[in-house]
Amino acid sequence: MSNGTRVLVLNAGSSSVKYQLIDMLDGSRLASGLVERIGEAGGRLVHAPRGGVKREAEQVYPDHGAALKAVAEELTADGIGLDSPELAAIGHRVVHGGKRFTAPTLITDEVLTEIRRLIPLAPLHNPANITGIEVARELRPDLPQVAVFDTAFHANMPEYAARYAIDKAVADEHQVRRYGFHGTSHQYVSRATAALLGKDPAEVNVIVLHLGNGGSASAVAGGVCVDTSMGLTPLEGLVMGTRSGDVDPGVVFHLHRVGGLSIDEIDDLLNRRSGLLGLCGDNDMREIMRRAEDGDADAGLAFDTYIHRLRKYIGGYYAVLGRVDAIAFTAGVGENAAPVRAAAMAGLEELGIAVDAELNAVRSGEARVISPECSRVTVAVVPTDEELEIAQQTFALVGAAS
Ligand SMILES: Nc1ncnc2c1ncn2[C@@H]1O[C@H](COP(=O)(O)OP(=O)(O)O)[C@@H](O)[C@H]1O
Ligand SMILES: CC(=O)OP(=O)(O)O
Ligand SMILES: [Mg+2]
Repeated sequence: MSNGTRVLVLNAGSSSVKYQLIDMLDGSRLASGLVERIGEAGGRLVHAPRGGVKREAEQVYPDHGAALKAVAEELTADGIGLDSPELAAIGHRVVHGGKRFTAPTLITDEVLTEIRRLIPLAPLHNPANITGIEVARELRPDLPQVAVFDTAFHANMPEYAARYAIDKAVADEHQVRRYGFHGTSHQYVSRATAALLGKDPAEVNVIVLHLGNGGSASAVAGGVCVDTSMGLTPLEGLVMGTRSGDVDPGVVFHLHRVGGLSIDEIDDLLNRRSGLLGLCGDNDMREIMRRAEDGDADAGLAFDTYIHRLRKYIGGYYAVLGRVDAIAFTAGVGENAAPVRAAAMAGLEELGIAVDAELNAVRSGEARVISPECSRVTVAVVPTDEELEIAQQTFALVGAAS
């Protein structure tokens, strides 16, 4: 066991790796960056060392192994390489933990096999997470590697929220239930929201709206998740960048039987060519708002559809919680798109929800309240920090094990 105080966090996506090296003594970032377009012609690495100049490299990174080796070289060049004795552990975001993994887990061969077995439940995410783990273990076989699962925070949802109303025996045989995702973010943001209110998480009920490229909502009662919008896979729920969110399962049968699409084609359609992209050809909310402002009908409808779905979940979770103390907007869209927040909260004064236009327009990286004093429910923008949460959970596990 090392005496190090640093944790390297890896968030490996299908074609990218995001990373942060965090000093757990004060939570400061020694370095952060990303490699994107892995396996494509124009790969790009951006590395930002603390207090130093950001470095960018454009080259081909044929696979995740090459990308992680390039990251390791950048860290070494800053004197904070993977061979550093100060490194205590590597923490990995793993999207699907299934029924078994409901807490941060020290990665062994057997754990890795189990994460591999879960690939069919998160085909866009788990394979990349596994590659990240394999390469990191190759680079530092002696170092503890910890998996922090997106599903973990949702593992204690009441059974009636986790169940689909389908034949119980079939569901159980195939592990078909609602797992939920983005849990690390929902956990971090619900706690940070309680802190913003000056309260203990156990005292507050919060609706967290994680609106990034993927998006999900959750209802958190006294620090415990009681419902969330994603399900068996990260496809259910909100309208997302490229994912449809909720559709009648009959759509799948219809497209297969009548439309002649194969199951793989429908999978691709709903996961990669739907959502905002499918509705208007763009998946970046900035571009959609700009187009809608210019009177583009498709972009306007995409925006309205996105907002309508979001409001249905807000209303639903209000009823689930009974009493709502705060609504927190987070992730790329939630933190930056004031018009999305305004539209999602419009006309809800009867529910004790209001947004102050001036406060909503403020741009800041800090957690902040955007509702007026008179609002019974506090509406807030609370930047997420999945990497810090992963680092803390990793460090806590490694510390506890030593
Ligand atoms: N200033 C902004 N205004 C509106 N949307 C923004 C802004 N900045 C980023 N976004 C949105 O945030 C999304 C990315 O969010 P992020 O949380 O980084 O996603 P992910 O982690 O899923 O890649 C982008 O698709 C973009 O639409
Ligand atoms: C689980 C999930 O949807 O993650 P992301 O938003 O990173 O795609
Ligand atoms: Mg994200």
